[in-house]
Amino acid sequence: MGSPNKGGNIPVLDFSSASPASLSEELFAALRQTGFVYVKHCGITPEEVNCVKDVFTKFFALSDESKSGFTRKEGENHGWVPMLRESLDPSKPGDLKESFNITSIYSKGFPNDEIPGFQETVHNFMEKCQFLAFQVLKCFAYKLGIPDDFFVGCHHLSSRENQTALRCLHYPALSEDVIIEAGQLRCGKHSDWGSITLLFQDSVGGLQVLKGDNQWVDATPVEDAILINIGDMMQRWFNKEIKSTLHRVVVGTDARTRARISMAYFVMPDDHFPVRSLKAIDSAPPVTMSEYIRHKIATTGHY
Ligand SMILES: O=C(O)CCC(=O)C(=O)O
Ligand SMILES: [Fe+2]
Repeated sequence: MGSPNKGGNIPVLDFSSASPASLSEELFAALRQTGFVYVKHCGITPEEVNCVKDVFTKFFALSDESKSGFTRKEGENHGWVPMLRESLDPSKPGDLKESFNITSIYSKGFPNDEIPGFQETVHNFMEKCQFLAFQVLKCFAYKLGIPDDFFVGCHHLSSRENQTALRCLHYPALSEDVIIEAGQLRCGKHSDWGSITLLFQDSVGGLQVLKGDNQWVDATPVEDAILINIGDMMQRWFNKEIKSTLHRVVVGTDARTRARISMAYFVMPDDHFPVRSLKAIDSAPPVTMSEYIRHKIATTGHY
């Protein structure tokens, strides 16, 4: 079993030391605790993570005027989302972050002139994420005793029928003229909507996870480890046996002087695949990712 303490409140698992069967058991056991698990040696190197972070960092360093040419358009997900534009928890003021979302290889709008090699770097990284995501999805199928490729077969990650996306989030150091309102967060409380998320944090911290006893606990960054968490669709497939846990990013005491960068690879089932529990007789009607996204947008005002 992964060591329970090194990630603070989140278990840490070493992918290199596990056989496929034990990996499946360990991953599942870890995810049952909080819906989050740190994984080490999972095929994506710290150098690869730094390389893609570097091109995003260069993008965020451009002037707002230059970035505005890449602004996310209404009804789309690809593009730049400026500071305060989103409240992942709609009851709170705007999130103190900006982000750049990359959807599929078909998206248009990459700052290749400003940052040579941007698109290629990002797409290469997304391919690595895809490989890891499939490994994890196969573990889940194994755990359920269904064919290995069941989940992989409803995640056509590079197709137009799938909304899987890489999002880089920049939480800038907040200069004195930025007013931090009461209750304002870096990233409001939310659960992720898809099947799983791969999250790449830096060493700054601030991510918190809501545990079963309703306590917010820190997801303290673990060097060279990737965080994996469960989204709403996987929770449904597993009939809530593994949870899509609420999480948020708080404004740290050093937020005036220290920036934070994270990247999230949101893995989503294909737009029209009907998701329903595979664990029990599920009387609720199946839901597709595209219906669910529509419902979330309507209820949270997100996007
Ligand atoms: O920045 C982070 O650590 C978390 C971001 C997140 O949860 C999200 O974008 O869904
Ligand atoms: Fe999230």
